Amino acid sequence: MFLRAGLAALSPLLRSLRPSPVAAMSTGNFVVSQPLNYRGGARVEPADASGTEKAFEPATGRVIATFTCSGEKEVNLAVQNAKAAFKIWSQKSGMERCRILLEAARIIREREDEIATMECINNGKSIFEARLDIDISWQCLEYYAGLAASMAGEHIQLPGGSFGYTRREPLGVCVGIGAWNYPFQIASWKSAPALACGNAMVFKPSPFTPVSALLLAEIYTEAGVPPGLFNVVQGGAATGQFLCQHPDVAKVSFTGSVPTGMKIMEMSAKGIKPVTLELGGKSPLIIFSDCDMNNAVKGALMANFLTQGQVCCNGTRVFVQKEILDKFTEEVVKQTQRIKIGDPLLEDTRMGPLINRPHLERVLGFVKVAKEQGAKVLCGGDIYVPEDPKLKDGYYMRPCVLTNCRDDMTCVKEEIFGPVMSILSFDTEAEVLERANDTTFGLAAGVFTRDIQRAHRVVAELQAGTCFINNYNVSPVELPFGGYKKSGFGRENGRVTIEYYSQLKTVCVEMGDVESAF
Ligand SMILES: NC(=O)c1ccc[n+]([C@@H]2O[C@H](COP(=O)([O-])OP(=O)(O)OC[C@H]3O[C@@H](n4cnc5c(N)ncnc54)[C@H](O)[C@@H]3O)[C@@H](O)[C@H]2O)c1
Ligand SMILES: O=CCc1c[nH]cn1
Repeated sequence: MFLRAGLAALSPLLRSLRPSPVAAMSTGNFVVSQPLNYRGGARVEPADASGTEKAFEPATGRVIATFTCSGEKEVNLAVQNAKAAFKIWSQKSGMERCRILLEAARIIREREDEIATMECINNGKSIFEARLDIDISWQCLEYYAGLAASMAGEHIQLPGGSFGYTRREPLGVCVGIGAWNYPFQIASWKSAPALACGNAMVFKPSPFTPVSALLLAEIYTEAGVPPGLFNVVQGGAATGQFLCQHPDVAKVSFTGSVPTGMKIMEMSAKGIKPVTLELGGKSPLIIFSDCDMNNAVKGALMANFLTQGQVCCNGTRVFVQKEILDKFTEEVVKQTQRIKIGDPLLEDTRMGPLINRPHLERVLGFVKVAKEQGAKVLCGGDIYVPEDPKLKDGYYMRPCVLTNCRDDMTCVKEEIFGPVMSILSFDTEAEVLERANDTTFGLAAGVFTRDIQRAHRVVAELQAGTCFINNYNVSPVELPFGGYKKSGFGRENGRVTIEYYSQLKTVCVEMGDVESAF
């Protein structure tokens, strides 16, 4: 204990003597040279394979890693390592877990630039946004570190001096399966509450973004978790299935699309495993004519264009009250056209490339269909080629604003997952509520109005798990996040997530004699 504290105190000095990893990383020159699986507290090559994958740098279209997808044997090894670490970790007190998670949060904070740079290179989001993602990640670890120490059961008095009590116990080995849009943050949102509750985790990132989860794994080890507590296996659907079907896995927490979520739920049902499903959305943003126009316009951009529009909770159906439709639309278009697109590692870039070529083509396809169905493109919706020659093979498009939209159009009904905002007009509160709720999704919703009664009345009627009043897409870790309807169930962040990573044991204590029926 003393030795660890001593080394921790020295570590800023030791780190300052290492060459800065960030200085060496820039767009067009990063390649992954180390193994991308993490097991037993170290990077390892997988013991077997279920195919190979390539990871790209979206800014340039370059391959940055070719890696082996883990087969059944490797998945089993990761789960067995997690089981062994669980035995040690689950015996620690909440305060002991708290200290280690706080140390991990501190290291993330200290290495923020390096992690954000890596995220930016592998995902394509701007460095400005990537830093915010990493901020939210260490805050998440701090938050659950704080809760670790205060997790407790209840004491219940029973007749005759007898009593009962409850114990909040961990589940065991939890699996996390992530999407590609927030790689480091998703790994943090899943692992922080899982570890705080005393569980171990095997995490599988999206094969498009395999890189940054390894940094989290190394940081947990450096902070002092037992080897094997947080493991990373790489791969796609096959690897994910081995994880979900593994008999020693106690819980699956999934972030991704609705179709994959359905498969995860089916597999988990066979093993009676609890699941958390964070799925897609097609969220409404309602702008009333009495709004603060400046804020509403900023809110609409926040609701549509972060991470190149590849955000699950985006408010892509923007309902604007008729009286302000023209003024609002004009201002939104003006500000959308000002968004600086380009090299995501440049400080002033606010929109980088989309995740890959097929996804870019899919998003452009949605714009094409929207036009065919009668929507009008007010700006963007086409490929963007940056001037810098090294970016010419990147996956850039200009952010798009559509008007003349109707509720039955494909662009209004389906999740596009790209920088495409559909503007719709409405007359009355009752009408817009009915239209806003007319979707099978229910992840998020937003309302802009100065009328405080209307704001609360409207959010009470919206069928969505996360609602914003006079802002959009802010995600403080203290607040639970998750969906209604086909957008999933269970929650991430907030106190309630403890319930999704723990189970309650009831202990009944007799203080008298047994009153037997026999
Ligand atoms: N609600 C949220 O918090 C949230 C956050 C981010 C993204 N998303 C959603 O994620 C989607 C985009 O992400 P995506 O394209 O990576 O989703 P996806 O469903 O294609 O993949 C998600 C993950 O599931 C894995 N996977 C795929 N098939 C599997 C199978 N049969 N068994 C087990 N694992 C399998 C993938 O390899 C990946 O790691 C969008 O719909 C978006 O809205 C939701
Ligand atoms: O993409 C959806 C929201 C989110 C951000 N981090 C994890 N989920």
